[in-house]
Amino acid sequence: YEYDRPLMKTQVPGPRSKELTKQMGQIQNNTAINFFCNYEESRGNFLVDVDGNRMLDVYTQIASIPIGYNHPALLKVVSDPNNASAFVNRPALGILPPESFVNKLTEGLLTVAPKGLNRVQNMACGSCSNENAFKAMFIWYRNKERGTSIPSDADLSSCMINQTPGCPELSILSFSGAFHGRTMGCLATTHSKPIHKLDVPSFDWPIAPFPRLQYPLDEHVRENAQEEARCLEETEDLIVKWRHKGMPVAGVVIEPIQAEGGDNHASAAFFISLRKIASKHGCAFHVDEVQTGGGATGRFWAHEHWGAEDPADIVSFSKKLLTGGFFYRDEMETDKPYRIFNTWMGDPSKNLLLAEVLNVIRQENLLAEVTRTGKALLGGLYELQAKYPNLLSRARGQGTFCAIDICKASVRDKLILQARDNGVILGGCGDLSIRFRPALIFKEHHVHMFLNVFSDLLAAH
Ligand SMILES: Cc1ncc(COP(=O)(O)O)c(CNc2csc(C(=O)O)c2)c1O
Repeated sequence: YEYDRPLMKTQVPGPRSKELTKQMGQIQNNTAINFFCNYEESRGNFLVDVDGNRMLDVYTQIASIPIGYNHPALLKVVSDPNNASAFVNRPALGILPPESFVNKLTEGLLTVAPKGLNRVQNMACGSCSNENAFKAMFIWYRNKERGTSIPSDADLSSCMINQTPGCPELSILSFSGAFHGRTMGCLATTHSKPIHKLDVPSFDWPIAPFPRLQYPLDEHVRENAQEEARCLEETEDLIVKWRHKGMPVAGVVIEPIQAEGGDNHASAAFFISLRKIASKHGCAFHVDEVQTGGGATGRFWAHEHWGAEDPADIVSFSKKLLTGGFFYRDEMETDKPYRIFNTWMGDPSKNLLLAEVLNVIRQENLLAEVTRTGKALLGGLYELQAKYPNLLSRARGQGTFCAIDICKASVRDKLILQARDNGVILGGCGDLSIRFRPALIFKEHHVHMFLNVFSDLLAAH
């Protein structure tokens, strides 16, 4: 049902996109808009814009389109009259859930529950999932510290004016290069670009170094292990230091692959050691799978590659799962209503679509496909890196969740725009990287479409 190749009619953005962007500028900030899209005509791996340009999409709405545009299975969900109510009557799920909701969660989200986590709370996006996961960790920590979930009178009166003990001096440990969202708590744990944080007050929470590894990983095992050991030692020192400062770390949050920060990888041993350090110091361990979750690394959850029996206390998700939320273990459950809460607490219509996405992933064995396609993509990147060593370096990836570094940010930015004018949509991350975030239906022939365009651009550079 998808197109067989890109088809370009104008430069991007074309005249219609430019006109619409100008109009949008009268309504809201339009400075991040790339171009306007024709979502009705977009299919599979191909995004069509309002000027009729048909492009191979290797970025998929910042890694949030799981099985391509207008997938027939999803269109069927929307057109099924039995689902109409879920699209029309949006419930306040925390107080008035629909009869079917228990089954929908059991048959949908809970079928992909991470190891050791058998509870799930839906939210709307990555940031609000992480915000509420942070709150769950703080509440858990204080109940443990207090020895009871019954607050004192001092707790109740002081929290109303943002003071201790009711508003405790606790912290979340995050990592340099992390991205966990743009709302206040998440922003305090996000350290990827200044523009994300500028002008917004923040917290004095500890920021640990994330390993800066050399690639290919299997050719730099010793030096990478030393770098990871250094980071683990500094992380544990920070946890101790913040306890002595009277701001104990209630939780550690980390991405399995730091995406916004530049597709920074670390070994399974690093994450397993980190999880042990967190447990040793009584900190919860929160794995943020908003960008890595949903199958792009070849496993449904990127943290599955660690092979850990007890990987996390909380795993947050959004993007490819079409709905936000977080999985958590029993003891992270809050003891009273309205503590982790908002009006909608998710959206049942998105759960319907997700259930169908999971069916397609299983029926079409897409995780194995992603692993196979990823090998072709990474192999092609290695070949280009060998051919253009002055332009390219640090090809890396897991599944199709790949990236490569370009010699200069200005050259990276120019290559992304040139690729788009040649029918391939790419995204950047970090200072120098191009990141690949195709849908799970991206096949080897799509890899070759990309490599043909990219190698021609490199040759002409
Ligand atoms: C690991 C991780 N955690 C949390 C978030 C926040 O999710 P949203 O709030 O954007 O849905 C994200 C969102 N990713 C993202 C990519 S570009 C971007 C932006 O706001 O510019 C955001 C993420 O990658």
